[in-house]
Amino acid sequence: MAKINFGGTEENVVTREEFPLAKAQEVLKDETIAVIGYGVQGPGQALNLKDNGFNVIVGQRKDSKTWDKAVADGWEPGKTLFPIEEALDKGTIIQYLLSDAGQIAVWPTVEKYLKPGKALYFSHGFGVTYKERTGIIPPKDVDVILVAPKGSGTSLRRMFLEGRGLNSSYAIFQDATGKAFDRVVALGIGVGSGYLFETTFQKEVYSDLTGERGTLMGAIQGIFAAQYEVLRSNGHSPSEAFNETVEELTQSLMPLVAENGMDWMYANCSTTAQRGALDWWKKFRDASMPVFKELYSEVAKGNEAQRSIDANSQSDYRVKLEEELKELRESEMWNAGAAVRQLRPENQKK
Ligand SMILES: NC(=O)c1ccc[n+]([C@@H]2O[C@H](COP(=O)([O-])OP(=O)(O)OC[C@H]3O[C@@H](n4cnc5c(N)ncnc54)[C@H](O)[C@@H]3O)[C@@H](O)[C@H]2O)c1
Ligand SMILES: CC(C)(O)[C@@H](O)C(=O)O
Ligand SMILES: [Mg+2]
Ligand SMILES: [Mg+2]
Repeated sequence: MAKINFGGTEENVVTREEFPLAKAQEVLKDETIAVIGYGVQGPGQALNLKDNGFNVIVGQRKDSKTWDKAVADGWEPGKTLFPIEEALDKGTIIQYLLSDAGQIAVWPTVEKYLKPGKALYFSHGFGVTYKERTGIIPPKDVDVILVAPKGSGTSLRRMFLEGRGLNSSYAIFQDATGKAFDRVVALGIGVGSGYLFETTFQKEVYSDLTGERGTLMGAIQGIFAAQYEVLRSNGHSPSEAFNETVEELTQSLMPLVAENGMDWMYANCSTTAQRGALDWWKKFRDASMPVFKELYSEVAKGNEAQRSIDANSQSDYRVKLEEELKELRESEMWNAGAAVRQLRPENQKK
């Protein structure tokens, strides 16, 4: 295992060089990997594993849209695609990739098939960490492991097909067989991770819930909405407000940050912009700090998990979600965004 210095702190990291695909295939050669659930992570992980040469089957509710999606992706009913219980029975490694609320509902079924020596794999620390709320308490004689890709399952698959890799964290909650480390790392490499960094189930879920509510999804939309509104209320046009708030960020500046860091992006902007950004970023940090502190505390207390469980366990969850997404999509800002996207030269009809 490599020790990598991340800004002054040494951490355990597993790279593809030290744990190549051939080694992962050797570790898992006698295993049947049952991917349970075919939503967002399910397809990404299952298809990458299959293309990487592993013995993988999919378990999914029959007569559902996602069953049809699995068939369309090449999984064969009765050969590599099964109803959930059948896949649970066949799998020696159970990749539990139902939605986090779905995992609670189906847990009594999963438990029945966790024979000694099997491995139970998660891509989130949610179920195990919040066990008082989820009831997910694995038996002592199975390995309990985690590989959490740090990005959408859609990106996991796309980056794999481009020959790239999404970073994942890995954790071992329980090593019943003595093989948990090799199993978890082999699976991490198999699903297409660029490299794997070490965590725990609890650290993974606390950081993940904070990140998606914060800078990755919640906070970014909040900051976009605030700036857009201020520009619009001061007489700027929608196209100007959207370009100055979102389009320039995603198309021009963030790719520079991704390539070489924030200082390099700043260095490639005007001295006027540099002066302003260097003066203002700390004000934004200080203004948002109390919100981030509140967010982390809500996550650590389990209140955020409970809110997700309550909302996502409702039978009309998808309908309500679609209404909320529609509201966002149909807001002036994102309508302006749709027009701006269409005007990108690469999106213009030839
Ligand atoms: N979405 C992502 O890109 C992403 C990224 C990292 C980690 N994760 C984690 O991976 C896991 C899977 O997430 P996802 O977003 O792919 O899930 P999802 O919401 O897309 O749902 C996955 C599957 O669960 C099934 N399902 C839901 N409730 C069910 C029930 N009661 N009975 C039977 N099937 C049911 C759905 O049909 C679907 O096929 C979660 O633990 C999530 O936190 C997701
Ligand atoms: C893709 C994310 C936001 O990183 C993941 O954590 C999720 O829950 O979908
Ligand atoms: Mg998440
Ligand atoms: Mg995440």
